[in-house]
Amino acid sequence: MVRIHPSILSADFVNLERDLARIATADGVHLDVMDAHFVPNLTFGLPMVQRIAEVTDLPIDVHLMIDDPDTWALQYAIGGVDSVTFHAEATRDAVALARELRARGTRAAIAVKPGTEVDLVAEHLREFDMVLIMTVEPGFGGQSFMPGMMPKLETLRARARDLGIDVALQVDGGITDDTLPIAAAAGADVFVAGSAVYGHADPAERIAALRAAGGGEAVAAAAGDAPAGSLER
Ligand SMILES: O=C(CO)[C@@H](O)[C@H](O)COP(=O)(O)O
Ligand SMILES: [Co+2]
Repeated sequence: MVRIHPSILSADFVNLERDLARIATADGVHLDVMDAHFVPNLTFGLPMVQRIAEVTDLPIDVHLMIDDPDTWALQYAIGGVDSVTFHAEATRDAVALARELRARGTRAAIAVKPGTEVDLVAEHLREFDMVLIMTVEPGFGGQSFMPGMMPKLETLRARARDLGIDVALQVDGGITDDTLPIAAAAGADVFVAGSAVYGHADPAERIAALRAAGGGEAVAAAAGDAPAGSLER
């Protein structure tokens, strides 16, 4: 299954409601929260996520690139937010945080930067609904895909198979028509795309093209399908 989650990092923040409407055929929307500490860039925080949740029916996938998610991540477990992703490198107790998020009805996801191994994540794979493998250094859109991250996906997909669990594997960074099939072959099933969607005149056409590149059928989470969420446990 190929799920496309456009990142609004490449959208027009002044016309965000319009740009959210343009991706209505996507499977979710990816919101990059950056604090200028964990990453060298600053975007937006909870008020913006709350407002977006009011105007879109798409499942929201919050990617927290912030220090101390143990303290802040639970704030994002609000209505309309399907999953909250925190970084392994910034978290004191990833298992405890994932359990707290799940207890609040939000899917829990852990992200790893390119330099971080996935051994610990693999060890505790049952605790997470999704693992985000960064295929660029987090902080900015429009960077080049790092194919060297594919073994991490293969490791986690094999581990999930061994455990008999269904964990979503997301990739984020440099996803295009050319790189999506590479990540899909390695085991990814949720694809974040910022510039590949919003860097073009017709985002809906780009979503369809990305799905086709992954060999996936159009599985658009039409408005009204949102409660099912974009990630299956
Ligand atoms: O988390 C991030 C960047 O840190 C992303 O979600 C970017 O928004 C992806 O942008 P593209 O590489 O697809 O342009
Ligand atoms: Co992201």
